[in-house]
Amino acid sequence: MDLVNHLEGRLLFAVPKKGRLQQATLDLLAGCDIQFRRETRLDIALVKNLPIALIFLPAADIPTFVGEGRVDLGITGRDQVAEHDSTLPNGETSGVEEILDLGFGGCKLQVQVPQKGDITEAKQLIGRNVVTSFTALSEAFFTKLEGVAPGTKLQTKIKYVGGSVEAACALGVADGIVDLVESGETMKAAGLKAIDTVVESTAVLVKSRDSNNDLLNLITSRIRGVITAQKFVLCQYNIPRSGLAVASKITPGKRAPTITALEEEGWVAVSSMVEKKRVATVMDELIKVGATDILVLNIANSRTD
Ligand SMILES: Nc1ncnc2c1ncn2[C@@H]1O[C@H](COP(=O)(O)OP(=O)(O)OP(=O)(O)O)[C@@H](O)[C@H]1O
Ligand SMILES: O=P(O)(O)OC[C@H]1O[C@H](OP(=O)(O)OP(=O)(O)O)[C@H](O)[C@@H]1O
Repeated sequence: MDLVNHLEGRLLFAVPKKGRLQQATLDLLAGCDIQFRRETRLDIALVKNLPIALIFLPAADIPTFVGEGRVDLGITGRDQVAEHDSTLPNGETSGVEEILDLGFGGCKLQVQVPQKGDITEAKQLIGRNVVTSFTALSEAFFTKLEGVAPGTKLQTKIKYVGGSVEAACALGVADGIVDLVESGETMKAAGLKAIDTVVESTAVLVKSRDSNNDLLNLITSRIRGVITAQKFVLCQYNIPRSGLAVASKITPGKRAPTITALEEEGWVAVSSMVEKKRVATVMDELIKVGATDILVLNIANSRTD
């Protein structure tokens, strides 16, 4: 089938074709019941149950396609959006709009130098060689550091490499690099240390500035629901009515806790959404104020404000 001729009338949704963001993105699509089958080697897949076509692209290229309005929606890193926006002529508004922080793919774009060298702050790299895959963001960073107007030729020499950036210092190509750091393992193994942060990033859902329709809003709402479900758990407990006011402060919920009367006089049952990462502390605090029968339940999916 010639897929390109089947795109008419479909919402085009760009997703990473490989790399760090791909698996979490595919899981997210499954959570939204976006069903598709990708033929081997094809970068376009038609969604079976919705008028959507998925376009598999490198994460770095997604902001360009979205920004130029060639695709309507995309998932990529905030760092890639920032890099794309930094290439725009001064004053030009970006065609890429962030709609949602997806919470995964967390990393920092950092200035790194050899652990054993004499450089301890980014300023010392002015006039020296810096290697990166993020040339526009690095140029913007050093423009500020050099205190010159945007567009001025920099003293710092910024060179592009497509990958394995961390090898550049050891090979004598760079005095410092600007590269992504998550666990810090790659940086440590290459004998580097971070001395400054250019951008903090997570995966984001972006849309083209001029794209807006019911399907785009529906997909956004489904994705928001899945992300919320991943981030929150449902906490249920019983508590004497006298302790309700203080317990409600511990579990205020997204809007407000749900309170139900128990058959036992003077007791109520409370049900409230709690951020997963806070749940252990919340349970400790609930015990202290007299809550009993505390249960924590996973949320399979959600639609909340
Ligand atoms: N170590 C990491 N931890 C978490 N997120 C990362 C990490 N490295 C990259 N990312 C995120 O994933 C995005 C894509 O990077 P990744 O290196 O996986 O892309 P790629 O398309 O495979 O490119 P390349 O071929 O250049 O490696 C980055 O822009 C960043 O937002
Ligand atoms: O702090 P860490 O958890 O070690 O992650 C950071 C590494 O991950 C990314 O590279 P990737 O492995 O995607 O390969 P690449 O260098 O070819 O881009 C990034 O460019 C760093 O090298």
